[in-house]
Amino acid sequence: MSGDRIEAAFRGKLGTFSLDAAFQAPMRGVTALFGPSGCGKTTLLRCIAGLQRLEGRLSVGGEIWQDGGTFLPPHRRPIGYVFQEASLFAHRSVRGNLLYGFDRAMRGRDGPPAIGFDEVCDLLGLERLIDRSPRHLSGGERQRVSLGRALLSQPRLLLMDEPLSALDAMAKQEILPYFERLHARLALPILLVSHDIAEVERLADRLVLVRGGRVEAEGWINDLLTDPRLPFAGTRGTAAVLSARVLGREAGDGLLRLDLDGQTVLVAAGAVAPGAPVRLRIAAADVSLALDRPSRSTILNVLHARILAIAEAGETEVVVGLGLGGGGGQRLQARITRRSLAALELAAGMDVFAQIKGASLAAAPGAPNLECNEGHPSCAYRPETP
Ligand SMILES: Nc1ncnc2c1ncn2[C@@H]1O[C@H](COP(=O)(O)OP(=O)(O)OP(=O)(O)O)[C@@H](O)[C@H]1O
Repeated sequence: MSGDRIEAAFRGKLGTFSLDAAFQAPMRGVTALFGPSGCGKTTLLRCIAGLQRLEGRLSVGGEIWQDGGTFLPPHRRPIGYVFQEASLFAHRSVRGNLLYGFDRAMRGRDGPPAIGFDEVCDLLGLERLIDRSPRHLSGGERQRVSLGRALLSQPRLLLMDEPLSALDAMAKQEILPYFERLHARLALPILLVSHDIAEVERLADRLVLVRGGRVEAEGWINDLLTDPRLPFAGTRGTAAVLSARVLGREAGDGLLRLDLDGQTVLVAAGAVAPGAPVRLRIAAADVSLALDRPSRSTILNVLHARILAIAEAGETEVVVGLGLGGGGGQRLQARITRRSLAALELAAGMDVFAQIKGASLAAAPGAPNLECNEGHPSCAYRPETP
C-alpha cells in the first residue's frame, strides 16, 4: 500500500550529471539520504520539493505529486524545507518569522493546526528567543527558528538539507538534542540530506545510500551500517546502531539497564524513564569475540550472537558481522585481527559471545526506531490524512 510511504523515482540530466534514482521512505521517522559530495542528494530533495523538474514519479502518503500527467508546483506541495543556512527575515522578530509560515498555512484552513505555536516553541526551546531579532541569534538558534518556521507551515513532509553542516562542532552538539526530540515527538516524515555519518547514526531510522546519481542501497539503519557489502563495514570507525528499551536503573551504581532483543545491556547514562526506547551505538572496534561466555572479566556486557559474515578490513583485520541471539536479531559488528580469527577458527554460522567494551546511547531517549505510534502521548503532530 502506498498510503503509508513516500515513493520517489527521478531520472534525467543536469549538465553532465545524470540522475536515475528511486527510493521509498515511511510516512514517519527520519530517512537520511547519505552519500559523498556531488552524488545527487540535494537534486533529489529539490525534485521532491518540485523546485527541480526531472522525469519521474512521486507519491507521498498515497497522494500523487508527480507522475506522467501530474506535476504539483512547489507552492501546492505541503512541505517544510530547512536549508544549510537559516534564511530568516532580518526585519521580523523570531515571533514574526515563526508566524509568517503559520499564518499562511492557516489561511483558508478549517479546524485546529496539526502543530501549534506553543508546541513548536516548547519543542525547540524558542520561548526565550521569541522577541529577539534574528540578527542577534547564534547559528544554532537561527537554525532552530528556521526549523520552527518550517514546522508551523503545517507540512506533511519535512525536507532538511544538511541542516547542521554550517554549524561549528559545539553548536552542533547543542542543537542535535532538539532534532532528536523532534524526531521522537512528531509523526511526520523527515528526509534528511547528510554526508556526516555521525549525524546519520544519531538521527536516522532509515538510510538511502546515494552514489553517482544512483541509489546503491536503502533500508533500516541497523541493517545498512552493518552490511558487509556496503562501504561502512570496512571503515575505521564503523559502528552499529541498535534499538533498545530501558528496563530500569541499577540500585547500587546507577547504571541504566536496557533490554536489547531479550538480552540485558548496562550503560552509563543520564535520566531516562523505564520503558523508553533508546538507541545504542556500538563501534566495531569495541567488540571482541569469545567462544565461551567469559567470567571474571571487567567487561559488563556480553551478548550471545551468531556470525553472519566476515568481511576484509585491511591486511591485519577483519570485520565480523553478527546477528544477536540465534542470528535473527539486530546486527552488530566486531573488528578483530586475522590472527584471532584464525586462532578461534571463526566462520559464518558459529555461535559466539560478543564482549562489548563500550556501548553508549547514540541519541536522546525516545528518539529512535519509529516508536512514536498514533495515540502515543508524546505525539504532538497529527497530520491530516488526504
Ligand atoms: N542546475 C544544474 N546544472 C548542471 N549541473 C548541476 C545542476 N544542479 C546540480 N548539478 C550537478 O549535479 C551533481 C549533483 O549535485 P547535488 O547538489 O545534487 O549533489 P549533493 O550530493 O547534494 O552534493 P553536496 O553534498 O556537495 O551538496 C553535481 O555534480 C552538480 O554539480
